[in-house]
Amino acid sequence: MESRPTPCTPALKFRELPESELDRALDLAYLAFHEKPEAELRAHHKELLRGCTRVGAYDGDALVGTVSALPFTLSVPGGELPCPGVTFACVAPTHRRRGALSGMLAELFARCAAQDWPIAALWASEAVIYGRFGFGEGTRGVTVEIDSARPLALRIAPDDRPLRLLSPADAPAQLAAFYDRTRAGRPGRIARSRAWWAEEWMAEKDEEDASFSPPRVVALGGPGEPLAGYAIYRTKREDDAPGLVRLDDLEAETPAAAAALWQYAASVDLTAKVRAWGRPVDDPLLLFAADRDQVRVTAGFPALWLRLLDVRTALLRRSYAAPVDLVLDVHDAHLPVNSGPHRLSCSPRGVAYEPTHDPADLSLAVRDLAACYLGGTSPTALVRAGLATEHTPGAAETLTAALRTDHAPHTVDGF
Ligand SMILES: CC(=O)SCCNC(=O)CCNC(=O)[C@H](O)C(C)(C)COP(=O)(O)OP(=O)(O)OC[C@H]1O[C@@H](n2cnc3c(N)ncnc32)[C@H](O)[C@@H]1OP(=O)(O)O
Repeated sequence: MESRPTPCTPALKFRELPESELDRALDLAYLAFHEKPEAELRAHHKELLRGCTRVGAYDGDALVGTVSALPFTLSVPGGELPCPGVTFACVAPTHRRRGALSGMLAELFARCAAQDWPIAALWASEAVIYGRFGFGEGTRGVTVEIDSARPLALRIAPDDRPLRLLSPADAPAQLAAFYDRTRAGRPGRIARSRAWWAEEWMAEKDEEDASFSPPRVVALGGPGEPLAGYAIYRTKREDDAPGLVRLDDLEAETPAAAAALWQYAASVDLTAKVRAWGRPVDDPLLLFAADRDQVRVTAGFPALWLRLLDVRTALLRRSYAAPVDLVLDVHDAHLPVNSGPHRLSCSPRGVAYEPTHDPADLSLAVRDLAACYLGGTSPTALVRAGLATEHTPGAAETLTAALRTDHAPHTVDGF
């Protein structure tokens, strides 16, 4: 079960971090993350922070911690929700383990509640940190590597429409509508503003490894035709080693379109490997690749951590794959308003989630409900793992059927 809230050291105060302190906040973040960014990147981070909801931890006047939230929208089953993207969480090395992060998150959660934001999400620097605050693994990713020293063997015929390279400057305008359409079909995707496309996807220099080429964008479908898919990648070529294609994003409207784009990535001259980080766990490539020794999953990891800040609103604002009528007893140590037995019912008449005195059919922690929310984890698996308690036989199976999604939830936008 989730741990109890961490008591905060009384000496620390938590309040809004004003714009005038953005430079102090960045200095603190670079100290905590061991980074020394160039002026251009620092300016970009400052601009991002300017658009955030920000909380600081103060020891007297000294800023000793920050946490911020970007104003995102996340696709959820059947729709989308406003979803603050929690980022730049850091505490001065002199003030760690004194409840600074706990206090800042409590303040941030209160600010999210005031703005009627029902969920929040983050990427964790260390997986162990955020479960205690009620975050669960909302989406997962896998790293896929293709041995492209030989032609990619496929079990399906690739789409034979023409491929064309787009300039990074023009690409967002051409990709955005296509991305938005595919985003609606997969929970866990973040809406990309024009600025996000330009700065996070099309930046000339890779933020983490400057030895990569600028982004290359290849689209399937001739000029004037509707787009059938796209891939964004960067390459790296070292003197003695075979070159690498790092595939950052690939979206396609059909399996054949995806096959054409994977085949393209695996045939870039002077390269012998494709590495695609953060692919969906149910990427069709893993099925239509003819040789799974050639296409291998080399890592799997939690991607987006999700927090249900307002369980009721979150459950009312997603769709359900099957009828359900169950009493859920959710435990939430940090936001008690979410705790206690509630009846979740979904029928052709609509969805309801209301407090009840009826006995619970299923008990679980809010972090585990968050893991199930986008369809990535099933309540039956939670029961099998000893993380949820089934009081009524079959309750977990009923909830699993209701929360099921056609596609595994997936997030590739880091923040
Ligand atoms: C969303 C993001 O931005 S992810 C990036 C997170 N930031 C970083 O990794 C930068 C470097 N690290 C830091 O700045 C800090 O150590 C933080 C932000 C991770 C934690 O801040 P702190 O103020 O020390 O956390 P706080 O004192 O509130 O700890 C709350 C609980 O989490 C636990 N905890 C905090 N960090 C960690 C960790 N890295 N590993 C294990 N447990 C942790 C604490 O032990 C504590 O539990 P306890 O009271 O039961 O012992």
